[in-house]
Amino acid sequence: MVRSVEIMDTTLRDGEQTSGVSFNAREKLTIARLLLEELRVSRIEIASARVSQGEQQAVRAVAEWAAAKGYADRVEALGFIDGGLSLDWLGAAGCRVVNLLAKGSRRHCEGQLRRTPEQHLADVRAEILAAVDRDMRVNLYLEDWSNGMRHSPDYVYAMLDGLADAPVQRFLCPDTLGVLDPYDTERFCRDLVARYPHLRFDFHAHNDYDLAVANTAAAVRAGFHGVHVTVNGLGERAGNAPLSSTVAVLHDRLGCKTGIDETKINRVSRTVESHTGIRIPANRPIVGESVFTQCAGIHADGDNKNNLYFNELLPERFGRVREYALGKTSGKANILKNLEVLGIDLDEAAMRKVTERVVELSDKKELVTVEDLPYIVADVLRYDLADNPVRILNYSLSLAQGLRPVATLKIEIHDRPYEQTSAGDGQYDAFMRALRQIYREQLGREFPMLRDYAVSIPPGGRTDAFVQTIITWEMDGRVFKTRGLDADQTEAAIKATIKMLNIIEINYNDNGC
Ligand SMILES: CC(=O)SCCNC(=O)CCNC(=O)[C@H](O)C(C)(C)COP(=O)(O)OP(=O)(O)OC[C@H]1O[C@@H](n2cnc3c(N)ncnc32)[C@H](O)[C@@H]1OP(=O)(O)O
Repeated sequence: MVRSVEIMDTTLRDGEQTSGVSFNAREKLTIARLLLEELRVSRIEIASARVSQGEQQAVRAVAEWAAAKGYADRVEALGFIDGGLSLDWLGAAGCRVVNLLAKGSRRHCEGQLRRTPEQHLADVRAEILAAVDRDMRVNLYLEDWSNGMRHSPDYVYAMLDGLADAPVQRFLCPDTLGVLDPYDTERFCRDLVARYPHLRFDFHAHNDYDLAVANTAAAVRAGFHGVHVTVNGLGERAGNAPLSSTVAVLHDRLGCKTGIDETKINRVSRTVESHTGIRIPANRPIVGESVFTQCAGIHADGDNKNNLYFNELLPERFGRVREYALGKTSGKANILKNLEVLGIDLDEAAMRKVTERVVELSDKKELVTVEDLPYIVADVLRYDLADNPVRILNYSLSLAQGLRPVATLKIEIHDRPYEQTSAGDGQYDAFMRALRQIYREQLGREFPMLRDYAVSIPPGGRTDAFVQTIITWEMDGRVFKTRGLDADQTEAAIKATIKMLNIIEINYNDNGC
């Protein structure tokens, strides 16, 4: 029988303990909705009690929404053993489930709370009963549980013995300092499952040794019922177990069921990335920008021959597509894959020349994007670049102290001229506003959304160095990048933009799309 594992997402509580991250009420509500309704995680933890008035309003907004939708029992918040203060705070915010933070190691109990284990046990029992009196459900964290199991297991057993008959739904076992490895995790978890077969346990990993996903899998293997994750691995210090790879490991390696809709993972990761401003590393499994990009020519060739370089992590599972990078390790198979996407057909001699040029360019450390390829083909085969359907005839950009920048622009699309003037928040913004007006108002056509704008200069800090601007665009669900290189930053951005205009003209409009 397939085992079900509960996924509890704590992006809005532990994730908010990432340095520099703070969600407002609207962001908490958006993320809560995405987690429960799109990803379909089992439960979410949305805040710690007593943090601030703003936080209480955010908890209230999420709790009211959850109650209206029938999700109240799946929305949890952390509370302290503080004689009812946290319970009052959470109750006033409409929260129905409290995750009480008890101590899971003797050193935390005696060193931080300055209570004996017996006193703490009595405090915790009283807090649980006070929560139940307020009609709240209780889960119980055993903070620093991993060190408790390492250095004071008798303390942990005494706590569990003393609470085994208490109205606690789940015991939440955190590796608070991220000190476990998968072997110890599995050993400690098996121990608890064997001693307390009637209790339900969750595992809460921290990623200090980059072992959070491996430890989480070990806890499930040992028989734990639930695990805690965060979107993009946010969380205190090095973070928690990332939802994306934890779910993939549970599905693929342990054959578990989680109820998560994998196709939504990438979208939710990107939304959280934009609300936190914390970039997802390009090589983060499942959601990183380049993890479904084959670079090596031999791999691309193997994909053509029975998908020899695929594993179970197919990009389509996660709402993504496989790509083939262009660089000095590309062979003709990579180039062919990209030309196929662009609908360009070359004979063998032309293919060889184009491959040589891509390798030559990337040898000089130039980034070659898929969208550069038509230009490289045109250049190598000496096509007339003036054949580009969109050309800039003239533009002027103004910048004056105390006045909004203004751009006047004249472009030609399929030999017809268009002109527009617009003000903006910067020169490039003014340029883009003018361009958007031409496309939307004069041509009545869609214009791509600018998803990302990255500027880099070679190391050395010279102000006259070449600037590289890479802009990421999105149109009709397709994401693509263009690159511009110039000594002037705005000119580099304009060059990247003109490339984009030609790509959409050739790929969308010439094909009648
Ligand atoms: C599992 C985890 O990640 S734990 C993280 C939990 N979340 C947070 O800490 C964020 C929210 N916390 C806060 O806003 C504040 O810390 C508050 C409001 C709870 C308390 O604030 P303050 O009174 O200023 O205390 P401070 O922040 O210095 O915390 C230390 C106090 O908490 C006490 N404490 C530590 N753990 C617990 C616990 N589980 N239950 C109750 N009190 C606790 C300490 O003993 C100390 O009390 P003392 O000052 O009487 O010695």
